[in-house]
Amino acid sequence: MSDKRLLRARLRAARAEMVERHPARPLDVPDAFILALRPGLVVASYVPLGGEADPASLEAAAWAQGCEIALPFVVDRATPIRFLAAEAGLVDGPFGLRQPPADAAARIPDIILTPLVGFDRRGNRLGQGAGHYDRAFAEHPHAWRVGIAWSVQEVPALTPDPWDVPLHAILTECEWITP
Ligand SMILES: Nc1nc2c(c(=O)[nH]1)N(C=O)[C@@H](CNc1ccc(C(=O)N[C@@H](CCC(=O)O)C(=O)O)cc1)CN2
Ligand SMILES: Nc1ncnc2c1ncn2[C@@H]1O[C@H](COP(=O)(O)OP(=O)(O)OP(=O)(O)O)[C@@H](O)[C@H]1O
Repeated sequence: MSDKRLLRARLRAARAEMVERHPARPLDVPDAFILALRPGLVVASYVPLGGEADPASLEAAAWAQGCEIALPFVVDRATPIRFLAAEAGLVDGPFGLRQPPADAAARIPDIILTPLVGFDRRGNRLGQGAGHYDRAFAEHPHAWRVGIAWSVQEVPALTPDPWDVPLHAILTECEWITP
């Protein structure tokens, strides 16, 4: 197994254990996040899977400031994700995900709340390994890239690949990290 695959397995286990010990632990919304919100901005969020940290409190703050919420629409590992308006409701998607229906309106995100498998303090990120967010970051280079994870998902240092685009900020249950 490659180093990255081993690390993903270890971090997913840490994430699952964290959630077993602290079920439904809410994330505090940092002032820096609220200050970035403007009416009409599109905030791409996600529906948490398994033990992922839940971005619901950030979504609610964005909604309260008049932002629009979008969610990733996934076809398979090979196909780039698209962000679709959340208002259309949710249907079952691949990988056990809940997502907007395929005919929901497409949106260009201003802020991308990004689920993480792992991260370091420099903003490097480890995801599911399908390149979905790598490609989304390349397609939307002006979006504000905010990673969301449990603190146990931090590692000392990840070696970025040539295609990696670093995060601007990372939110955990303990801190708001701005590399
Ligand atoms: N909640 C959530 N939504 C998301 C992602 C994510 O990581 N989390 N994505 C991030 O790119 C995209 C979906 N991409 C995915 C790509 C691969 C797998 C995957 O291989 N899942 C494994 C199980 C992983 C686990 O145990 O946690 C599988 O189904 O075998 C999942 C999602 C967009 N939406
Ligand atoms: N901009 C891009 N265009 C096309 N393919 C890309 C791009 N960026 C990354 N990829 C491909 O996607 C895969 C990403 O694998 P990697 O292990 O880096 O994923 P990751 O760090 O877990 O991130 P992600 O959350 O995006 O899956 C690689 O095979 C890479 O070649």
